[in-house]
Amino acid sequence: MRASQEDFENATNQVKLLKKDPGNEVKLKLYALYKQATEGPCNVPKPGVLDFINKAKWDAWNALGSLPKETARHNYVDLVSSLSASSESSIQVTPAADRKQPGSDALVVTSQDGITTITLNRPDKKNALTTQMYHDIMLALEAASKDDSAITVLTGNGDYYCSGNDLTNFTDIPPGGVEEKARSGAVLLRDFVDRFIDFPKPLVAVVNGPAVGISVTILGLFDIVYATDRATFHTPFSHLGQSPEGCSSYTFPKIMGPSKATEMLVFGKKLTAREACTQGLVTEVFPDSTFQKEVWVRLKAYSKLPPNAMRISKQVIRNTEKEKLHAINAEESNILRERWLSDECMNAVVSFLSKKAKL
Ligand SMILES: CCCC/C=C/CC(=O)SCCNC(=O)CCNC(=O)[C@H](O)C(C)(C)COP(=O)(O)OP(=O)(O)OC[C@H]1O[C@@H](n2cnc3c(N)ncnc32)[C@H](O)[C@@H]1OP(=O)(O)O
Repeated sequence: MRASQEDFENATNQVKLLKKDPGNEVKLKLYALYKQATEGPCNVPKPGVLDFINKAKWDAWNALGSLPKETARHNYVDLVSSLSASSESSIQVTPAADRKQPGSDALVVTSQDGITTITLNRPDKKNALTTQMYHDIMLALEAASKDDSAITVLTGNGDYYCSGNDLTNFTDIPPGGVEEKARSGAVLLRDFVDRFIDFPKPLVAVVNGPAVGISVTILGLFDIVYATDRATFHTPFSHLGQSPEGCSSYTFPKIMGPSKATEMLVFGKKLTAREACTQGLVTEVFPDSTFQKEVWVRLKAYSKLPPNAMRISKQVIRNTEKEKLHAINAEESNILRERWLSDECMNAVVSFLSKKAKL
């Protein structure tokens, strides 16, 4: 028996009463059938490749081809009645403009005992780096390079050190489109990494938990890396259709040899803190239970050493490579700009976002 218009309207109301989220795949199917039943075959332009949610919806609708309206209506009613009546749906798209924007509290900078500490403070998002945070970290480094502290520390608040680039950064497409987005992302990346290459004082990473992506690659530009034994180090670039940054294409082979660097940067092998220490990426590993206490006692003692001597010694160690590192950074950023426009990268980002999206 074909579904009547009344059955269809009842079904559209029933969807709103579902208590359990049926999942993205089913929600896309419902969306597509609804559009087909009410408007017929897909008749709107395909959204841009990085407009992930609308593109997924458009794809689902377009895939129904010339399915007659009546059949779509019938299939919609069937699908709704097969979903548990005790579920609740959340078929909503949160517009980018309505999403909570990270405030300046996503980064906390403190200065005490001769140490300036920059703390990533988005623990509920595993300290993923928003575009704003890249800018704020650059400003914080700039200020720290001129303040009277002897040592600068980067650390994270919560159970993670940092989960790398915030993948939702990819959804904020400017009027110039995806090419413009990739171009400005590459400029931001290059500027960001340049600040670490040029940082004039001892720079210490206090890795309080797992680290992913760019938060791992830039460790090669730090002078000291202390890690809790709970930390892991993961650069899943190939999985994301991306390529190494943060000068890691140079620093990692230099630190751990080309083969171990390839395991990390090409195959995305995740290292434990102890493995990372054995391979020279981490300076020292501490038990998680005493990590904070031991590390800060150590750093406070170091911060009492003559600051000018420490700064000059750091520069003697690092300066010979600066020019090379800037060239590598420029090249890596350029390559990434192209990678960000690749299908491999877009599909990986869509896959991550669709797991969290409210379609
Ligand atoms: C302009 C410069 C560009 C520089 C380019 C850099 C390249 C990179 O950094 S590549 C690395 C990118 N990062 C990732 O691929 C990590 C993605 N996240 C994850 O795989 C997982 O979230 C996790 C393994 C880090 C943690 O998993 P867990 O199950 O413990 O927690 P979740 O429930 O997944 O996370 C909680 C919450 O945080 C959100 N989140 C975590 N990481 C990111 C991220 N990188 N981007 C955006 N959002 C992230 C996650 O979605 C959850 O959010 P909801 O509670 O809203 O669902």
